[in-house]
Amino acid sequence: MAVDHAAAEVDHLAAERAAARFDVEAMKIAWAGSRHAVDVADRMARLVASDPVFRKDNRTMLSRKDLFKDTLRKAAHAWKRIVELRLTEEEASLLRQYVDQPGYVDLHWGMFVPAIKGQGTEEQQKKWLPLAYKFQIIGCYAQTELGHGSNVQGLETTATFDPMTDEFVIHSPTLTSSKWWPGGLGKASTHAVVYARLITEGKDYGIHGFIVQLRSLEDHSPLPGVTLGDIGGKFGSGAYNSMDNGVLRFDHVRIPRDQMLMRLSQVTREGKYVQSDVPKQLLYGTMVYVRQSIVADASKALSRAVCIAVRYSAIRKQFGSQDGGPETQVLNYRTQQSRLFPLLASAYAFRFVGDWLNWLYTDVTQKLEVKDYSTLQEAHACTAGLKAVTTSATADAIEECRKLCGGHGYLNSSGLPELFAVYVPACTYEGDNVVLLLQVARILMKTVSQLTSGKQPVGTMAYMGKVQHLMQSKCAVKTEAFEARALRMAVNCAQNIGQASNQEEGFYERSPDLLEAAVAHIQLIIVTKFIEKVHQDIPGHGVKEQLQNLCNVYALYTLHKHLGDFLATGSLTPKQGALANEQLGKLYAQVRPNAVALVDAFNYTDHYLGSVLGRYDGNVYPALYEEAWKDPLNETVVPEGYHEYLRPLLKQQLKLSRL
Ligand SMILES: CC/C=C\C/C=C\C/C=C\C/C=C\C/C=C\C/C=C/C(=O)SCCNC(=O)CCNC(=O)[C@H](O)C(C)(C)COP(=O)(O)OP(=O)(O)OC[C@H]1O[C@@H](n2cnc3c(N)ncnc32)[C@H](O)[C@@H]1OP(=O)(O)O
Ligand SMILES: Cc1cc2nc3c(=O)[nH]c(=O)nc-3n(C[C@H](O)[C@H](O)[C@H](O)COP(=O)(O)OP(=O)(O)OC[C@H]3O[C@@H](n4cnc5c(N)ncnc54)[C@H](O)[C@@H]3O)c2cc1C
Repeated sequence: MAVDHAAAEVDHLAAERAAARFDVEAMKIAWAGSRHAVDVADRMARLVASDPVFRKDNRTMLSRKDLFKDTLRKAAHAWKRIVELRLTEEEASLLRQYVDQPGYVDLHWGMFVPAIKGQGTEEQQKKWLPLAYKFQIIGCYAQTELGHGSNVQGLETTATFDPMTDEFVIHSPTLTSSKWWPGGLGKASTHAVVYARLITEGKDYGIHGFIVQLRSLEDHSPLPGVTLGDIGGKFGSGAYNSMDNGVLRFDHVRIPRDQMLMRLSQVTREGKYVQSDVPKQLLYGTMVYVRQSIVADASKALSRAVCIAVRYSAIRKQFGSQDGGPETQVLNYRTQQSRLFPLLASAYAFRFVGDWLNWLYTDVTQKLEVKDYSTLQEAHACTAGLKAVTTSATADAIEECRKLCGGHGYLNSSGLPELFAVYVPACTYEGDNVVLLLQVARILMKTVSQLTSGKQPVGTMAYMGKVQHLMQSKCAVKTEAFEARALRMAVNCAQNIGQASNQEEGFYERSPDLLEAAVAHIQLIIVTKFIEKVHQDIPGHGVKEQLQNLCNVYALYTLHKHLGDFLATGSLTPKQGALANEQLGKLYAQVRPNAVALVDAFNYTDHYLGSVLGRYDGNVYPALYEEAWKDPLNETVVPEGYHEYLRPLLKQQLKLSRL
């Protein structure tokens, strides 16, 4: 008798959900942060999912031009809905997230507006922000150039003050000074915050931000002296190709003096340069803001991939039956669990550390308002380091989820190839991850060097103050092992650098070790913030227990993966390392019955997941089968090109065989 496998698969997810040992609704609240956050996200996700304009299942089949036009259409429609429904800022931002298609609006709201808010004077904010808020202008963030991205101080574009006309002259002196990469620049933006070297009274004062109009507000044509366009197709089908990353050159373009962003420094009518009494690093403030939001974004991307892989692993069966009985769900294989459950735990870990980072960012911003700059370094180290560690781990994890879904994971309809292609540049944009980790390492070295002078480290570096204890102790407690590992790696680096002929040379020579020390420090922060979270009062049947399990999985998996560091620094003994691995296996067994419910708690709609493998109803096989027929290649039974290339070939072979 034929078995209806499709019906059986659907039942599987229902059975998984019934077996869960905790209250999923309460876990949704723990994940989202509050009942309100669950409700508003749910409302916005459903609003998007139910609107045919926001359809995205055909995205990978569109040409670049059609995809870009589709992005413009979606952005305009989203804005229309935001205005019609009078959505709040929170609702509007969620709506954009669920539209889930990179486009100029991301940079307009994500970087152009924050740059003006952070670096513009009150007067400048009054003038420009209302225009941006109503989309009367569209802005982007034009910093990176063809020749320099990481080294911001190496940018070449010039902004030379002309006291005769009270204007700045913006110019691209070389090919390598062409702005290159800014999202939204290629085709959509009318304005940009342009970063350029400020030159006045014959002196170069380094990089500053300027608001520059690029295109006519009448017909969108480039203004005189402005050359601009798109930089070309990018990795993956669909994916980030919806974004018009652009190229821009200036030929002596004049802007009024008051379009220099003047909160941090000013140029007077006479051309005198005046530095405000604020640290010049605030110029990098927009990047700090975006880096913290990228950390929150990491947990979203990772949880989407994990949701797809967990649900599909509960549906997919291979082997395990000798006599025609049911085969084993691949989720039951220990290897599948040991690859997948650490990623599930990481999604939760990144979510909570992202929340904490958002708190830190808000706190630092409030302090800056009252001219307290004491936490600026902490904000830089945490945003740079967490951005680097979470994006690298997430990109790797999405690819691992694709492999965990076997062959079907390679299909566009699984959603995973596009998710990876959209996500992977996060390891590069807003600061290459290696460059950012080296920033963390510099701060670690500075902190170690200050220990001898008795200066007590604060914030996330405070553990380094326990240097006497941590350098000697045998670590029984989990966090202590993480602290000892991070501190000992940093101290080793500092000692090695100290032996070099000069500090810079030593830093350069030891940079691979410094990277690892920075990663150890950041992993300590992630583990610590997860532990702090599970120590909070978390309501809901079984919710705290599940989070405790996931926290242990994250910590022990990280420990297992980096066991070499823990052993080499003497922070753990080989026996402790082996015990940790034993413990990990037991934890996976506890996660197993709860896995499907733990991904349900992300509360993603099928539209947002965009995956036939991750469907909530588990009806994977009919959906996969149906999806295949939608491919444009299946529009005709006999393919285009048959008469030109296949038929002559086949006829020729037929003739030859008759000879
Ligand atoms: C589909 C979208 C998906 C996800 C996005 C989700 C949410 C985001 C929301 C909106 C955004 C929308 C879309 C995002 C997608 C793409 C956008 C991408 C945009 C970009 O990429 S913009 C360009 C980014 N560029 C960089 O990040 C460049 C990296 N380089 C640098 O930051 C600096 O050059 C570097 C490496 C820090 C070096 O700086 P510098 O040359 O000045 O020298 P030092 O190293 O000596 O530093 C001097 C001193 O300053 C301190 N410091 C450095 N940086 C900072 C900082 N940011 N804040 C505070 N302090 C800083 C440093 O520690 C030194 O201190 P010291 O003197 O030692 O005390
Ligand atoms: C999708 C996407 C969107 C972007 N959007 C924008 C945007 O909107 N606006 C904008 O201004 N920019 C944007 N960028 C540019 C982005 O910020 C830069 O690409 C990024 O900062 C990295 O700089 P780079 O390209 O110069 O890399 P490079 O610095 O050239 O990196 C090349 C290699 O050199 C290594 N390296 C560099 N310096 C060091 C060092 N000191 N020590 C050790 N190794 C080093 C790196 O690790 C890397 O392996 C975007 C980029 C991408 C990919």
